[in-house]
Amino acid sequence: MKLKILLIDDEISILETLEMFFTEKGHQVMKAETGETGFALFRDQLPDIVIIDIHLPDGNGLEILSRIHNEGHLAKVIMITAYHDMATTIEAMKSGAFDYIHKPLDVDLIEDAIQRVTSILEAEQEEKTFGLPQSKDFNPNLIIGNSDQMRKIFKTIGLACQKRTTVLIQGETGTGKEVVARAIHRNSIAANEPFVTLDCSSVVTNLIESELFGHVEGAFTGANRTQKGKIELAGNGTLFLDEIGELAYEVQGKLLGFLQRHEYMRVGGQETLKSNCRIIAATNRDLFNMVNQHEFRRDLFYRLRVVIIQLPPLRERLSDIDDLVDYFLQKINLRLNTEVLHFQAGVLERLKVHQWPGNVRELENVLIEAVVQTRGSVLLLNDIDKILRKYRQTEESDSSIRSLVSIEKEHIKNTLDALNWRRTEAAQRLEISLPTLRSKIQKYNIKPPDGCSFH
Ligand SMILES: Nc1ncnc2c1ncn2[C@@H]1O[C@H](COP(=O)(O)OP(=O)(O)OP(=O)(O)O)[C@@H](O)[C@H]1O
Repeated sequence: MKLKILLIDDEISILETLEMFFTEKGHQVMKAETGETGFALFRDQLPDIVIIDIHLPDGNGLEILSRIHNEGHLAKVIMITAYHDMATTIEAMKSGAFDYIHKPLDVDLIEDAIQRVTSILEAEQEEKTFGLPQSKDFNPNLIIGNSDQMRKIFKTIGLACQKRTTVLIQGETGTGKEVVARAIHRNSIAANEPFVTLDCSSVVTNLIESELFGHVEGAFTGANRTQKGKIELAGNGTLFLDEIGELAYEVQGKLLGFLQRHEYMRVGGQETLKSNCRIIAATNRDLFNMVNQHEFRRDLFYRLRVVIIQLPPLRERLSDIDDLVDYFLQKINLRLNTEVLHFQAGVLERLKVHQWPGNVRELENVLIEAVVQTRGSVLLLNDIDKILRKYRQTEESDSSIRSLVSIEKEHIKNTLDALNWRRTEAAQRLEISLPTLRSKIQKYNIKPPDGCSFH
């Protein structure tokens, strides 16, 4: 693609080197040695790219940058400078510079920047626009999806909204469990009542009961005053229990008691309180499997799953990616005050071959990063590729990191197997007490090898 490039710099050697470089590549080059002559040339010629030195004999290049922007022409401006100070770089990028390159000029960096501009201009000419609706039409509460799986889920949500039954939402991380829970609440008769969330994995075991039911003054060390629990705060609304699979076994029984009678007591309290809140629980673990492993109470599981919503991973509904990209770009443009309205050919195809272990949340994050990086109005394939590569590398290194719990479980099992399940000897070798070993065997559900029974 042949570009019109305007160079504004008072260093003649730079002007000549860049002119030669660009002319060889077939671009049309104009030169100016001062800000004023450069700006006049800009108005006259409307170039695609303007390269400006920050320090000009008649003023600051940043001023020319802002005057060019005020003209409303979408030229891409690349600032160059001999000064490596952070403040000017930030100022230039904030003022809308497309790129900022230091002297002595590295031809590869210039080439890279020009390549980016070319990709953007080509994509803009292809007119692959989204036809984004006006921002005022954007609805942040939508659940996006047009696949068969999502359509079925919309129906279930519709049914769940009409009754105040307990709902269990299952799905991998980032599949939209909280989005669904909020949608059920918003469309129910309790829409104007509170929606309260409690992440069961973020609270230590001995505090979770107090988080749920509240506590009275003096109930435990540090309980200086009576405090309401989430059940009480939810009132007649909804309590969303995220990561319910992490709820301590003892507290599971108390939650079941509440679900059966809608009554509870604060920790350390004597008074029986009532709450009419509806429970929506979510988990990314296989609760049924946990029940079989005695890690989750069977009675609570059945009580929770009156309505069950299984959210599919994004890799199983790749056809939804088009709508999700469209939706997220509107959301991101509003939030970041950007105007990314186009994408380069091949971007959607690339997004549809990624495995998305972080599901919809990962897609949103990839798009935010791509929007920030593009600095134009087009999502570039090259940027998407780089970001996806980075995500894949992180995922690979993540999967090689194991939790202490899994290492402990494996080590206890190996020791027991090696000693033919002689527990007393195993406890001695592991340097723990026999009761501790027993409780760990039970906690991790460690079993002798198939076909063996040791007592
Ligand atoms: N179908 C969807 N439509 C629009 N946005 C979605 C959809 N699914 C997920 N999101 C967005 O993806 C992000 C993650 O969603 P959410 O927090 O509901 O996932 P989650 O399954 O609860 O995750 P976790 O298990 O990690 O808590 C949020 O920013 C949410 O707005």
